Amino acid sequence: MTVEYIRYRVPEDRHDTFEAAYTRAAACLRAAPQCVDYELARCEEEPSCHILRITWTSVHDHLEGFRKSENFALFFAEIRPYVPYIEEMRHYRPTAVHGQGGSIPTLYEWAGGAEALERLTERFYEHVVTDDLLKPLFAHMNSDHPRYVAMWLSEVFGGPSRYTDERGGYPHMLSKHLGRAIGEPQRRRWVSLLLDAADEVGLPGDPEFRAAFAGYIEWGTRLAVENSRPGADPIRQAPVPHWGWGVAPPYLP
Ligand code: HEM
Repeated sequence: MTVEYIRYRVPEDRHDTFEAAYTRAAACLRAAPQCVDYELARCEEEPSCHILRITWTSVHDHLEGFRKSENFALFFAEIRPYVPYIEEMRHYRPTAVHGQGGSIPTLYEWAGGAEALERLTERFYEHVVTDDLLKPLFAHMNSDHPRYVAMWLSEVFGGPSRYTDERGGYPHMLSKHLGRAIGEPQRRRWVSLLLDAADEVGLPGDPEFRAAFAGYIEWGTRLAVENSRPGADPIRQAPVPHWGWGVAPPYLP
């Protein structure tokens, strides 16, 4: 991935036509398989300055793919009059320094924090151990298991990294599923009991939270089935995944 920054200084009387040209040219970026995303921003302090940020799949894909494509010809036809106003046009490699600020609560905070997730897993495993399909799998479960799964969920949903720091992180979680041969009916039951438990312990019921929560559970359980297949050889080292709100951000009045 590479990020191209193009800095413009456009004369006052050409701003409207400049932004209109980019509004049309953007259709070519949306159509380009080499383009990840883009954004044109105008400077608050010095309104004659604009910065266009385009994330490309790679420098090579940009220069050898997009630049040689029909999309580029159409794109360039729109923005050609503004090329003399370019002050910088370069590719930048993203570093490890990136993230989200605190303006949007994490799923962990929205759910009610560690306590709420512990209530959830406690109730869930009370059902699991009496369930005809699931109880054989959990026959030798440690009494701390619900707490460990709550720690995992907390970390996934943006809470403290306790599962990584205290419990062996992703490799440990994975090792617990390897070779278990979890079947689709068991996965379905696991999902259904967890969603029931979410209602029973009063996790937030708003559509946005529940969509994100159920999305993770669906993803995670399908991975658990894959990884538990006899003979499966999944990647052993990976960070604990971080799950966010997805396309429906929290409703904040
Ligand atoms: C989103 C889906 C899932 C998550 C987040 C999850 C999470 C975990 C975690 C964190 C552990 C290890 C706990 C520890 O540190 O000891 C674990 C163990 C285990 N999981 Fe899952 N799991 C998921 C899906 C499933 C499914 C679908 C099944 C079976 C139907 C399953 C069966 C088991 C079993 C049998 C263990 C070992 C329990 C023991 O220690 O005896 N998991 N799971």
